[in-house]
Parts: sequence; C-alpha cells; structure tokens
Amino acid sequence: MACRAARPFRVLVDMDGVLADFEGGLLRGFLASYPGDPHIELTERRGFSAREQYRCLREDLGDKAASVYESPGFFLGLDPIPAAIEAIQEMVQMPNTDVFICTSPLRRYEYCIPEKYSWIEKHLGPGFVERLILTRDKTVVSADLLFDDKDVVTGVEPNPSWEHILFSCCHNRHLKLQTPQRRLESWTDDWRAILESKRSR
Ligand SMILES: Cc1cn([C@H]2C[C@H](OP(=O)(O)O)[C@@H](CO)O2)c(=O)[nH]c1=O
Ligand SMILES: [Mg+2]
Repeated sequence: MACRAARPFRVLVDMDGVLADFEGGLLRGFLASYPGDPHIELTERRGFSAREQYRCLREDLGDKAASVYESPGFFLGLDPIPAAIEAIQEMVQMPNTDVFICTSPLRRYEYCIPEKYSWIEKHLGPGFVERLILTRDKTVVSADLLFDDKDVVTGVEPNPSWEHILFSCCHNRHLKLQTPQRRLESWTDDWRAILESKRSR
C-alpha cells in the first residue's frame, strides 16, 4: 500500500480577541454612544459574553452593548492586538506550516462578515483573505492547534482534532486552566515554542 506523505502542520488562529481587539473596540464604542451610562472597565470584564455582563450590570445595557458591535464599521475599525500582525506574518512563512484565520460571524452578520474580510485585507494584505475560514462551529475544522480567546470552544464534534490554546484576553485572564490545557499570554509570549512542542508530538 502506498504511503501518504505527512501533511503540513496546520494552525487555526481566531480573529476577535486574538488578532483584532474586540473588547477594546466595544468599550470605546460604548463610551462614545452611551456616555451617561455605566460601563465595564476591561479589568472588570468576566465571561466571554460582554452582552451578558452588561445586562447583569443593568437590564437595558446588554442590548446597548450589542448595538455597538452590531453597528456598521465596528469590526473594520478594530485595532490589531499588539504584536499579532507580526506574529501571524512570521507564522505563515514557517516551513511546513499552514495557517488559517478561523472566526465565527455574529448571528447578525450583515456588517460583520464583509468587514472581517476587509479587516484582513487592510492589516494583512489581499493574499491573506484566502486564509479566512468563517464558521459558527470550529470543532468541524481539522487542524493541529487553535489559538482562541473563548474559554470553551464547542460544537457538534465532541473530539476536535486541534488542541485549543487559550489566548489571554481581559475576560479570561482570571480563569484557572485544567491540566493539560495551555495558554498563550500574548503574541510577545513564546508562541513559537507551542508550535514546536506540538509539531514534535
Ligand atoms: C457577542 C460577542 C462576540 N465576540 C466575537 C467572537 C466572534 O469572533 P471570533 O470567532 O473571531 O472570536 C464574533 C462573533 O461572535 O464576535 C466576542 O468576542 N465577544 C462577544 O461578546
Ligand atoms: Mg475570539
């Protein structure tokens, strides 16, 4: 029987909270749109859903927070996470490595989807748009690693092929990981070591 050559190592990189600063953009947009209302400082953020935490602060604030990220221009206007652009540009050049950006669109997708494409083109160039995977279920995408700021990434596949590396973000910083779960603190942390350790397993 013919042997199949091993495929290149495959990395999925999440977008919001990992490449694009969703939380910083939300706070900035909220303060601009609702200056008289209470807000949540980034150091006080807990839990993945900003809408839920704003709703707990005061019932009407959940919808106000959502109105910020559902507005035209929100996703395109997000700042890159520090050192993210340099890191993914370097990663994509690594030999025997395939890199994809794997992101979930909002349910209200009309601005979010085209703006995610435009953001990639703006910050990483048109060639990178080819690497964009949009899915509400990341568990069905096969890869070796997934860098994602969401603490629990679930879907229809109970045993995803990737190892989830939790990317630190204001809403997950306080979480204590269960062994053997791993974290990347930032793009200035040693992401190369994570790739190499997984590659050699
Ligand atoms: C509603 C919401 C969305 N998002 C991001 C996650 C998804 O992008 P990503 O998969 O790139 O992290 C996108 C749609 O839900 O918006 C947050 O990060 N926090 C939120 O509270
Ligand atoms: Mg994310």
